Amino acid sequence: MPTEPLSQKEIEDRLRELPGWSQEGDRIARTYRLGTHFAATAMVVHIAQIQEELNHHSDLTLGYNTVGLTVNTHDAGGAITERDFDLAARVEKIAPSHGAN
Ligand SMILES: C[C@H](O)[C@H](O)[C@H]1CNC2=NC(N)=NC(=O)C2=N1
Repeated sequence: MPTEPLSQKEIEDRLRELPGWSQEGDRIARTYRLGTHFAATAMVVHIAQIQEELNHHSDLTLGYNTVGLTVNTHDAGGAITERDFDLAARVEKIAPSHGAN
């Protein structure tokens, strides 16, 4: 998977395809809201499995009933790359099964 930094236009184009995701400084970010603390915790575990599979890891924040992710690509010096959007897309796919929005 390429780790070339994306241009600002490429970032904005990709964010348009990922409702709920935004750019926060040099990272992309999303906060999901879930029904219960346990549901949020279960989603964190599922995200961790995906991150290990992709070998690409976000900073995860578990709240009372929220899961926050922020991510960029360390191997690209902290730039935003395709790998970050691949992870975002994978998490978006599982979110409905967790009742996350
Ligand atoms: C050695 C290991 O494969 C690398 O450090 C992986 C691990 N997880 C990672 N996560 C993120 N966000 N960026 C990386 O460049 C990265 N690289």
